[in-house]
Amino acid sequence: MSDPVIVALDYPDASQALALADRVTPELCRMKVGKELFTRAGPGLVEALQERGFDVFLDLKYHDIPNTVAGAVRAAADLGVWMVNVHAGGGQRMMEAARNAVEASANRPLLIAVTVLTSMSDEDLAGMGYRETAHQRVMRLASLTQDCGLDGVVSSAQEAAELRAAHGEDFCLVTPGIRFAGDAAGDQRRVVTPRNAMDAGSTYLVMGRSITGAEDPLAALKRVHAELA
Ligand SMILES: O=c1ccn([C@@H]2O[C@H](COP(=O)(O)O)[C@@H](O)[C@H]2O)c(=O)[nH]1
Repeated sequence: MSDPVIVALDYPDASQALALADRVTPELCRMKVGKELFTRAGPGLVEALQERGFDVFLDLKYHDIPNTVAGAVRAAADLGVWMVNVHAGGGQRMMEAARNAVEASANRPLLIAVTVLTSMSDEDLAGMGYRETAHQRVMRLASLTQDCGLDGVVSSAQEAAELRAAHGEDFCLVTPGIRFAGDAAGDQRRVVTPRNAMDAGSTYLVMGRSITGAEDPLAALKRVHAELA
């Protein structure tokens, strides 16, 4: 099985991100570039990580009209990223446009859709006027995502067991909100430990602060692998 750990490089500049990348190896993890780092450092940073041998998940969570999202996904594919994502809330036509864009690209990245952010609770959804729990909404948006032909979803590992049972072994379950037991959840609301996430059926574990905020990120990454062994 390929390595399940994706490190979220949520840094304000390229030098800090590359300093972390230079302390770990592509055998131990893949790298996630999100909104803050990409807005600061751009495609050059993605290329610098690729030159070091890392698979890059470009986590820009596109959510716009179909034509705009298709163009953005095409641009991400041209960067040679390993994985790219959209918001499932953009709907069927948007997700199909994104899927068509990756299928037409020379370097087809994995295309996944965010269901319900792991920072959101049932109360948050109710406050936005939704009548579904986070769990119900994740399940519904995951079905829509699979029907649109995408490769998988982003959800909490709290939903992973039911998603795995409903969507089969090949559906990619990317789960942020991963914390070592006892770690502060911070702004996350649906958190799970690395071991429990894998046991529930996660394909990939996205880990940011538990690794990047550790005094020794390499030791923290090795701790994840020890927990999973
Ligand atoms: O539902 C989601 C989707 C994406 N994320 C991203 O994952 C990391 C998590 O960072 P931590 O420091 O481990 O909390 C971060 O980059 C988010 O943008 C998510 O948390 N939840």
